[in-house]
Amino acid sequence: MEINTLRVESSLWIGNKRYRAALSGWYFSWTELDKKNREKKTVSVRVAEVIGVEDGRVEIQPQKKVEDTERDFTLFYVKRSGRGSSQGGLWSLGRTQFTCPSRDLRDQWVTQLRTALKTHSPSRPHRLLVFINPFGGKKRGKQIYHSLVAPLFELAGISSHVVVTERANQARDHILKKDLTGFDGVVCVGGDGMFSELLHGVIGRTQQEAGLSEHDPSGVLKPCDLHIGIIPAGSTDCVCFATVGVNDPVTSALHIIIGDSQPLDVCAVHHKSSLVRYSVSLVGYGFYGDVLAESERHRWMGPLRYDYSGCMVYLCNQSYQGTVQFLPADPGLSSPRDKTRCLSGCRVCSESTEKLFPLSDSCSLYSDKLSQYSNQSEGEWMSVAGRFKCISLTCMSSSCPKSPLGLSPSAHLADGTGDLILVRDTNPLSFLTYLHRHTTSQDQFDLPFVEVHRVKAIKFSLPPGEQYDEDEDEEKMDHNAEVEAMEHPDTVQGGHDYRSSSQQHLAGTGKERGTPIKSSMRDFLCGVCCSKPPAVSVWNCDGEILPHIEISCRVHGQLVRLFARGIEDDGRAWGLCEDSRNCKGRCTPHSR
Ligand SMILES: CCCCCCCCCCCCC/C=C/[C@@H](O)[C@H](COP(=O)(O)O)NC(=O)CCCCC
Ligand SMILES: Nc1ncnc2c1ncn2[C@@H]1O[C@H](COP(=O)(O)OP(=O)(O)O)[C@@H](O)[C@H]1O
Ligand SMILES: [Ca+2]
Repeated sequence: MEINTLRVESSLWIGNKRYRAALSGWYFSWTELDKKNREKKTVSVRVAEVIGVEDGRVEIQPQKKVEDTERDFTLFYVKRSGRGSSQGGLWSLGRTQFTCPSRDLRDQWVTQLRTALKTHSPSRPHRLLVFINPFGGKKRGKQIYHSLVAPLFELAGISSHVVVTERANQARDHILKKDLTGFDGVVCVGGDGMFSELLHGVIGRTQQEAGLSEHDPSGVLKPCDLHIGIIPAGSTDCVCFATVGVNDPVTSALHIIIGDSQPLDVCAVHHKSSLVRYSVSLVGYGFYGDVLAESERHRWMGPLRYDYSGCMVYLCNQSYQGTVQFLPADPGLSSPRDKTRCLSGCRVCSESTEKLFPLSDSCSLYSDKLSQYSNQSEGEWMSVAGRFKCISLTCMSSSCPKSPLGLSPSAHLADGTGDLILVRDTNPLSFLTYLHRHTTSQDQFDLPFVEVHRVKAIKFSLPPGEQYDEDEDEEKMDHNAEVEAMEHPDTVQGGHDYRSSSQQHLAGTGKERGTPIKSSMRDFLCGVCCSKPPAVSVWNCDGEILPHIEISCRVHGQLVRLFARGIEDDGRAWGLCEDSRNCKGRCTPHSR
């Protein structure tokens, strides 16, 4: 073996072929020493993407098998397996077994590779707190974790403490109250609702420790250090899909292992002077609120509940009055219609980091942000009033398997802004065109009844004269809840309370909302057959029904960090097929 400070090199065998292997700088690579390999084809693996180096011949799937042959070592690494297919962004575990000329040389390679790993990958997690929701999505959370994820964590030397949740909000409460010393991150195995629990726990804990109140709508929040990982096992998996590019448990586990770090904007939703919830993907009124409200009653359908409820709500053809005020973001930086995509290493997000945290280093980060907020004037609020099919605010693209480019394809993960999408009342066919465009790469904003604004904050109010007495409504809904419980005892299944966690959170406070405002199919269909459709919808906040209608929202730039890196650009970021001339941009990555 030739070793100098810059390069380690020797001959090695893979099977019966001889290779020249070299560890140099950030890469470990091997080239076949064969006359036929004239192009000198080399396989290169980034040291930062090495998952583990093991003595002997090792397999971990389907079961762990170790053959401790003394001249062999096995390298495990990230392999981009979705390249050139519809699954760009998909990672799998690459494995190559090397044979060295001697045991001594094998030991030297293993030592050198492990040392390089420590040097080039210093921010990997060592200890993780994992929460599994056994009832999320298709109820496969436990199986997904134990068969696909745990073996990878073990291989990478990560120790994990696993909690299988027994109730909604258990993960949030654990993070808020228990000792988290020694954990480098928290991980959820579940859907967007489960992610939301971790989000609330991590933000709440950070503010508690900093002595900050979360209730001041214009207050500054401290960015959170504890990273969040998502192993997708839910129904929509939007946060995972929009930050990784796919909803695949192995891909997400690999991002966690290598310690990827993706900052994320968070929207704080307030009612008067109290925090209601945080959101990263969707704060939606009208269509998306109604779909969620209806879907909660059909949880037994699993992920299909959204398709069923989507159809029912579409057929009801509702629209709602209201006034939306918004604080526009700086138009010079980016626009929701600029046809760019926020990809891994995004320039707009990096420039925003400098703006959000000038002179950023970990010590000055928060105090700089404080001074930035107090020095800047807010800008001018704008107002739009009318009747809307839906009002959506999203801090990210909100792409998901149903909509591969998302609610707002050019939104950024970490630019400190959100996109406000206003869809005015229109005829059912035009609204269907709008919805359908979410499943293709056609521009859903290029429609006369749709407008989109990049914003820092919004406020929603009901029309003057039609002010809604929320307290009175709460009483009505409590009554509905009782009726609902009698009509549909199946909403609470097998001893597990499937009410949305915000409803459960309010349990015992006298503010429970057992059912959404429109509590039955009878009410839903009244929009079609009755003359008096319901006056108000509900807000869908990342899959939770909010207990208020008049709310204000403010985007907190880069408030949390995920074990992710954004979507890697493999030339398919717009979901266009190689055959774009014939497909006319209609196909989506998932339909090919
Ligand atoms: C004619 C075809 C119409 C297709 C329309 C597709 C539009 C899809 C946009 C989806 C945006 C998703 C934003 C994310 C929301 C999630 O937080 C939330 C909770 O997810 P989970 O915890 O996994 O259950 N999901 C939803 O609110 C579902 C919205 C589905 C709307 C059809
Ligand atoms: N053990 C449990 N029993 C009932 N609800 C739970 C449990 N653990 C978590 N939850 C709640 O279930 C809701 C949905 O979970 P999630 O994992 O997002 O699945 P899905 O994507 O199918 O909605 C979340 O809001 C979460 O608070
Ligand atoms: Ca954003």
